[in-house]
Amino acid sequence: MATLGIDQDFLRDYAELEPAVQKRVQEVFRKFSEATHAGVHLEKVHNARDPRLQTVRITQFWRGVVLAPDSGDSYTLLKVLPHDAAYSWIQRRRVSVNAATGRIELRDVASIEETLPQLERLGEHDNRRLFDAVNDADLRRLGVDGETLTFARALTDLIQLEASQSFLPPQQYDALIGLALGMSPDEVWAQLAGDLQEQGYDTEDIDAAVTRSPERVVLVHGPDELMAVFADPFALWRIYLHPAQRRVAYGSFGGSAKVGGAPGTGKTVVALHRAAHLAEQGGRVLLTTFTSTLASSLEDSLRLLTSDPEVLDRIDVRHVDQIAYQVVAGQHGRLTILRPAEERATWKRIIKRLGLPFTEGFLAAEWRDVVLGRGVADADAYLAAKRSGRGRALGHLQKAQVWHAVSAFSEELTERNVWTYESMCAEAARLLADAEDKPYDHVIVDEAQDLHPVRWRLLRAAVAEGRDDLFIAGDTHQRIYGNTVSLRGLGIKVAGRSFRLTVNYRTTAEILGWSLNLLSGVRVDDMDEGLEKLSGCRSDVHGSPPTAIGHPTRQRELDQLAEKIGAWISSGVSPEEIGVAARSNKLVDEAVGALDRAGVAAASLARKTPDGAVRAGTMHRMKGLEFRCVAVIGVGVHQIPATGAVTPEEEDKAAHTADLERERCLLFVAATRAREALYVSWHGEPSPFLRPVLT
Ligand SMILES: Nc1ncnc2c1ncn2[C@@H]1O[C@H](COP(=O)(O)OP(=O)(O)OP(=O)(O)O)[C@@H](O)[C@H]1O
Repeated sequence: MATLGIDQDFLRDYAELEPAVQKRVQEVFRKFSEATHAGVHLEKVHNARDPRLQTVRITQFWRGVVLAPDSGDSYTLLKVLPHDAAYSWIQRRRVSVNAATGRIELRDVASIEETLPQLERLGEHDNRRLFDAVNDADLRRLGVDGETLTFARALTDLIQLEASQSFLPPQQYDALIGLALGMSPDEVWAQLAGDLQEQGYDTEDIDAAVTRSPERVVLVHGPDELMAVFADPFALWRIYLHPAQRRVAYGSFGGSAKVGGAPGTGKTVVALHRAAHLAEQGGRVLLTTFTSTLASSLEDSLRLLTSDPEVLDRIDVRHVDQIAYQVVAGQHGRLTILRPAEERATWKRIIKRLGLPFTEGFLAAEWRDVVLGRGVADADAYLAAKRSGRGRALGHLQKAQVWHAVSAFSEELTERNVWTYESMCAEAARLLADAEDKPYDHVIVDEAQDLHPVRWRLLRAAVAEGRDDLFIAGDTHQRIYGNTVSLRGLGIKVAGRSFRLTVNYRTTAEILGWSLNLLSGVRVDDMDEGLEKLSGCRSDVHGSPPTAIGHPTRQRELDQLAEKIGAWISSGVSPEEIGVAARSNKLVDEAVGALDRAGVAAASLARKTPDGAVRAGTMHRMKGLEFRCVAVIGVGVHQIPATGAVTPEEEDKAAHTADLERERCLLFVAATRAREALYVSWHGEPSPFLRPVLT
């Protein structure tokens, strides 16, 4: 049976071609996909290191590079290159099968041979080597073969290894860079998502290796599938998942599972693939997240991933409060939600009426985080409830006072027939927990780090406990709403089913490194009573380092922002690919005004954003989004951390520390939205959070 594989490099090359050449590519390879390639002429290349690498004519100028089988009928399209480049590309390379993972890999043998003597010369006066701490057996276990091992043993530092990435076999490079970044061999193995075969892989069987390599090669069956691959060639994430992503997206788990990882490592991509995969198998899937903006971006991406109406029909993409509303309204009729100002006024009235020594903020948080958060139902339960995370200790009498206020508040909600979002979610959780028929077979949660415990209870109750019930994607380093939870405390067990992604696909290594520095010394939980790690996190794309610059006045800062954005646009970046992040709505509006005055169309993300306008938004609103270029402005000592958002230390020490951490994470979230360029500015003194990157 003939197969046609398309390597991700081929699709990348294809995306960059002129439409007329793309059309020719389609015509030529249509024949392959129709298995009528007897009429397609493959040409062998003189001096090829690997005779299986051959060319096919697309136009007079362009050639396709094809991996042709020694025998049989499986072809893999590897590259589209100008004629001469195609020939020299082939003359330098060899195909092999990775002994540990059984996957296909390509290496630039000529560059390896040219570089090795140089490395050996450079290392002559240096006794240390990059991999002194790793033995050969571990390297071989991770798939490093003889040629790469000799090369690796000559390396003295990380920079040499990074510089060799383009010519080393990719999975072997992945293993080496993981070790060089401090991961243990077992952690690296988990990242390679390898599948050790007792009897080992047949390293001569290229066809089998191709079918084992979905992260590189998509196999198409017929012209329709071929056209579907060509349909959106820039959205590579639809087709090629890193092995670590694929294992999580398509795995079947005995219960709930979780995927973590730094910004841009593809957690959302994994959540989308998983939703489509479970729906294809017939399950009713809830794909949910924290806000309506994020839910609608998930919906858009899902439609890029699949157009099958039956699959789409089985996936409900909604944010958590929407589900809560539907469940509670189904029982109680239309709901009125209390606005934050009304909620504060209600607490204020109660404090006054009862003459209590608490602020409305304190009581609101106590109600939300302890009473609703821990599902406390009566005074005795409240007296016994753990208040971890709430800094101010309360004596018995004070607790009785708090309970008095809380009871008055919830009675008032009932009397007025109004709800807060949290009380609505708590009620939805109660109703769903009682329901015998659960609305979903699978619940997938993105940006999970920000969900409040009442929302977790709701999601836990929306699906029966069992295989593949809950799937959680999130990064606690990006937690910006201060909802620290213990999943096991909420009845969600992910032990042994927790995964971490480390390859960043969004940001350049320079922006990623700079942003990770912002978090130096910060220790963050993993939502499951352990600590989250960032080790091994990397980006393979390089660019300019971020610019961080102070200005004498706010006006000057805004003028410079306009100038910077003007320069980005002049260099060919379209305005909607530029994001401006600020801590406050006020500064967002000022930035939009300053850009408008400078003749740069800009719009706030809080409103409908027209095409052709730069997107400006608060750092909170930036969550989950990405732009080619990002300006983070107003990063001054008086703006970040925002004074109003930090509990005074004397009022509540634990809350103070947690608030500061959240503000730092907010800056981290804003900075990591940038794909290619990051510009950070302030006026006056810089924020203390910038200290690690300014020294
Ligand atoms: N396998 C892949 N191939 C190509 N691009 C990918 C792949 N995985 C992810 N990406 C791209 O990387 C970017 C980041 O992916 P995604 O938003 O899923 O990351 P994330 O981990 O959810 O990020 P964040 O935590 O910052 O929200 C997106 O542009 C996505 O399309």
